[in-house]
Amino acid sequence: MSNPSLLILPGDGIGPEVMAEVRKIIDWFGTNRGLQFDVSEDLVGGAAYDIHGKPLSDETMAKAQEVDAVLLGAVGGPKYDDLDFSLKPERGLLRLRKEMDLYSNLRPAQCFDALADFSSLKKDIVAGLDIMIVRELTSGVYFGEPRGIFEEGNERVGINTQRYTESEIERAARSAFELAMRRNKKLCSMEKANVMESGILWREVVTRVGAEYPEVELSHMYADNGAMQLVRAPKQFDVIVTDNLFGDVLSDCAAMLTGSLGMLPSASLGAPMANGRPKAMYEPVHGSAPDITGQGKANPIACILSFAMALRYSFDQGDEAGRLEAAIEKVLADGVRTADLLADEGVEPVSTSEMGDAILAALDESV
Ligand SMILES: NC(=O)c1ccc[n+]([C@@H]2O[C@H](COP(=O)([O-])OP(=O)(O)OC[C@H]3O[C@@H](n4cnc5c(N)ncnc54)[C@H](O)[C@@H]3O)[C@@H](O)[C@H]2O)c1
Ligand SMILES: CC(C)[C@H](C(=O)O)[C@@H](O)C(=O)O
Ligand SMILES: [Mg+2]
Repeated sequence: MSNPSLLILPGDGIGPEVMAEVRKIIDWFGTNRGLQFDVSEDLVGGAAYDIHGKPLSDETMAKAQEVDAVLLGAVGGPKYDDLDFSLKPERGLLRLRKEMDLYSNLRPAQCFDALADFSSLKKDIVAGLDIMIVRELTSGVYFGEPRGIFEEGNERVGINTQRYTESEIERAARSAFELAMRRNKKLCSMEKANVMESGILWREVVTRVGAEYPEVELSHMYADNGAMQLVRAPKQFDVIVTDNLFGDVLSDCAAMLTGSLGMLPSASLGAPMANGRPKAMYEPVHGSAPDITGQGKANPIACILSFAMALRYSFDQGDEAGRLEAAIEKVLADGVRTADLLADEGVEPVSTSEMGDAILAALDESV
């Protein structure tokens, strides 16, 4: 049987820096755990624009459709700010999500014990936190038509459209209920049914799907209240399901509960392929961080944890994913910190590659 295939798209800014550490981890699992992957690498975002004149070539898109999983670093950067909208690096990422039909975006926010002191919130509010945000990823205001900037009288008007079909809501809700069943059987759905018709439909469909999961305790919350509750008392939540835009904002908010945006991984999953694996792309929640690019300051943990999610959700290697997560936990407990995680005075930050090496050393100790 051939090895499972991985397409790596490092992208822009700190993307290639954090992905270099993931490659070391992938090699470690090949050498030490017999988990061999056929790894190929390609361009996305500004890096692809620089070579192909567009943020994702059709060839790369076709490759992404064929592999067992895609790992993406980050896209974007000031160099590309003035490009035509259709050529911006972010369009490459959005095309991957849309054409692979990755409708269910899992964004876990977990507070490692060693970082509980480091959150901007009080320790007892975040210690032990382990929540999962399920963000609908292929519809809503990100993709709805009509959209654009149009002339209207003597001024311009910018238009985006929030649009959800029942089936789009239903499949996102179903994936959230399935996750809730495997966790603590508690799901909170967030929308703004008080001001948006799409929110009314969202709430109705989620409630309908919920009837198939009587064991799951379902609640509904307006998304603005949800943002406030995430900061006030985040441990009241277990799984949260929400739309594309609210999910984008709420997951960045949840990131800070864990100490740093540099800690948050994500899995974007679609329908099962012929081999039974879901269509899948794994990427950190953070962006290309132009302010720290090229300085060896980036925290690679979000990207490495994204690979752990790939082991779990694409390759049925939950135990090996746990091994990797435990290695990261150990390194943090030992006080190893990249600059974004530095609270203690007198502690010297490690570089991106030193953090990767420390995780490799902890993996070595695990076997
Ligand atoms: N999935 C993606 O590829 C993605 C996600 C978000 C933003 N972006 C793009 O990235 C560019 C910059 O956006 P932004 O500045 O709003 O968001 P960002 O996530 O790149 O950075 C926000 C802040 O967090 C810090 N940060 C982010 N990741 C870090 C890490 N791994 N280690 C240490 N610090 C980290 C940055 O230094 C910065 O101060 C934009 O072009 C944006 O569109 C891409
Ligand atoms: C870069 C951008 C397209 C993306 C989004 O808005 O979805 C990012 O913010 C994210 O959270 O993955
Ligand atoms: Mg975002």
